[in-house]
Amino acid sequence: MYELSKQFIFDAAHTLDRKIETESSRRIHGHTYLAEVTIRGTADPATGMVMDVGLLGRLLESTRDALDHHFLDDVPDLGHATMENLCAWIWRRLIPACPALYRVTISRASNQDRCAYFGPEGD
Ligand SMILES: Nc1nc2c(c(=O)[nH]1)N=C([C@H](O)[C@H](O)COP(=O)(O)OP(=O)(O)OP(=O)(O)O)CN2
Ligand SMILES: [Zn+2]
Repeated sequence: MYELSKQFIFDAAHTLDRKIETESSRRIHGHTYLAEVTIRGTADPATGMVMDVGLLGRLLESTRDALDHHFLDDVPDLGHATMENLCAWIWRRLIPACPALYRVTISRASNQDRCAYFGPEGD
């Protein structure tokens, strides 16, 4: 069994309602996000690949374009612009074309935050 991952970086702005740092979180501010998408599977003996990582990269291009330099509060179907919802949103976009999807993570190097999502039925 293999895990095959591809990462992409995007910069985006958002606001957030929270109980601490309330005022600064409600102001529009931005983060640099690192997204990592991981698929899990066996390698096809004919190709030696779980999936062509270049194909995975192509699937990620439109997802990155939909987030990079966007105001996340306005991204359709995202909900509150949290790392959790970003993971789930990316999952929902990719799962139809990528049924072997195993994990989506979002992290922010600026403050070492990281969130991993294993799908609606993952553990
Ligand atoms: N469970 C979650 N908690 C928080 C999230 C989240 O996505 N999931 N997001 C935030 C905010 O994005 C907040 O802006 C991050 O702020 P904070 O953790 O206080 O870190 P910094 O303000 O220092 O972040 P910088 O990127 O360094 O500006 C809060 N909680
Ligand atoms: Zn923030």
